[in-house]
Amino acid sequence: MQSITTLLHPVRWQLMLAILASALSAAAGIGLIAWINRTLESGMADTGAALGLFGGLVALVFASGVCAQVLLVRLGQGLVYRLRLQLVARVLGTPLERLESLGAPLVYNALTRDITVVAAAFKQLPIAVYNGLLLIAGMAYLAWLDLTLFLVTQVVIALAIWGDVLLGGRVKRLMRRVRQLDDTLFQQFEAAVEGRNELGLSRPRRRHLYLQRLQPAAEEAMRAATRAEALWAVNLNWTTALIFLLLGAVFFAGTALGLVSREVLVGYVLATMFLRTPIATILDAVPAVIRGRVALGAIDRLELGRAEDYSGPDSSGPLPPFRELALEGAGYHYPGVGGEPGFHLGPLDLRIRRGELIFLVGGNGSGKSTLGKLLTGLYLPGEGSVALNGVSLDEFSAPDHRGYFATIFPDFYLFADVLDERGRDSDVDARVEHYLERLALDGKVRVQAGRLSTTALSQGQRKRLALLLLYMEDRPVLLLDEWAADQDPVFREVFYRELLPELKAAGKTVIAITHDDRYFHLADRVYKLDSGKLVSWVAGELQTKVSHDRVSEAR
Ligand SMILES: Nc1ncnc2c1ncn2[C@@H]1O[C@H](COP(=O)(O)OP(=O)(O)OP(=O)(O)O)[C@@H](O)[C@H]1O
Repeated sequence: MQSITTLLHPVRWQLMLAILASALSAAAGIGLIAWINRTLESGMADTGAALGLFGGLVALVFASGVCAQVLLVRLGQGLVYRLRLQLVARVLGTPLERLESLGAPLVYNALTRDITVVAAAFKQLPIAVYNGLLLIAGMAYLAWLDLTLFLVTQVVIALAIWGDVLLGGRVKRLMRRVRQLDDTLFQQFEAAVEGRNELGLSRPRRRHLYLQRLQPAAEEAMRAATRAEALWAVNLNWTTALIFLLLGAVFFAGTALGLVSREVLVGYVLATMFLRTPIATILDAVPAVIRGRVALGAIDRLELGRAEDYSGPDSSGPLPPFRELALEGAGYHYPGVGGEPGFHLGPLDLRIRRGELIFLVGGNGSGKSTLGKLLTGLYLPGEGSVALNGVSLDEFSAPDHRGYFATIFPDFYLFADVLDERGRDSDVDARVEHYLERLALDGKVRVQAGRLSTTALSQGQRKRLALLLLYMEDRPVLLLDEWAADQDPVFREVFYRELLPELKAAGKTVIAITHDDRYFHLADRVYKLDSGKLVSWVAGELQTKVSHDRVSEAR
């Protein structure tokens, strides 16, 4: 994540203007106090002029204060807005591997809680700038009143800062712990929502989630947060006590010892009382700023990708027609967890040409989906090469490579918006209606202005809608990962015997990951995976299967 200074760089001139207005307001406020003090001492010679000066200063305090605050609030909110969009853009630009290893709860935590915390810290910025300037102006006035007393004040300030630093470090450590526990809590929140069916049926599981997983983390977070806030409250009161000690010392030096004149004494007391508010306000803002820095650090540790710029037109022009996808010694490795070696796919050699219907088969966990992600460029090869039309897949060629594919993985997300990537003046709604009918979803789902009326359907129907979106994307290579697994036998037949041949006839290359051995013979080629290796092109097995099916059909 960018540091705060980098974030502030584009708005530095507005910030300067806001600081200038704050300085003016602070100077006018201190000027008012100085004027009251002077008038108390030397009386009012010309009441009209005095009232004019007083009214003018009040008007200046008001106008410059409002101006500074409005400018700073706009600045703060603008920063939050940019930060928010930038973070989402960075999530969108993060490689799939990274997002998978982070897991959804950590990303949600950053997108929701961390952003809010950083926003809250930024909202302190105007307050801190305004009160900081007020404090500087007040200090200047105190120095002007009496240099010796001012030096004593500096000693008191040094003591206060010592307290801040000492406690601030501990508060930060505690807040870091609260932030870590937040990730644990978000994981449990995900379990509470996503596991609703299992939890709904099982009180022991609900109890376990609540008592063993949620409560301990929530309790520790509460303890750490309370400790942090309490420590800071001690600090706030320590500062207040120091201010009163300072006032007492000045008062004693002025009245009992006669070391300070009455004018200086009154001025000092007035100015110090006046400065109590900005001091307290700044100190109040510190925990929010610490939390903001902890949140920025947590966002940093996610190691998200770079944000893509979406403001301009989509520059990627039409891609050359798909000819061939070739794997040579290609492999991919998942890092191991807890000393276990991770799963290794490859090395694999295979070639897929335009218009082919390819089936990828193999047992559970044999690496079919991983191969699907490698073929489509969602994963980059860790060894060997994956080349599309002769262009090797790497982080630079990946966007174009991915542009050839449309996929439905088992954990697909169903978008309600239909994107017609043809970009022609085709009538999106009419095309959607056509496919809805083809997929036997007419009467169930409607489309209006490119948006589906509902996505709340059965799993099999949702998969058909995902297929509709894939048709609309009109990409040359389609990867369907166990698409038919949720379909009824009738529609499964339609899929293998009608939809796949239609796609092939339309010049599409289709890679289907499947366990439906009844239909293996319909593919141009079948590749079988076992423990991450291509074990055979299952021609022999196919022949046996086809003859077996024919015998069954004949009976
Ligand atoms: N995100 C991941 N992080 C780490 N390891 C993973 C991840 N996804 C899969 N694996 C590992 O890779 C192996 C292959 O998984 P993959 O999903 O490719 O299998 P598959 O052949 O598609 O299985 P299935 O038929 O059950 O869908 C798994 O055994 C698992 O150990």
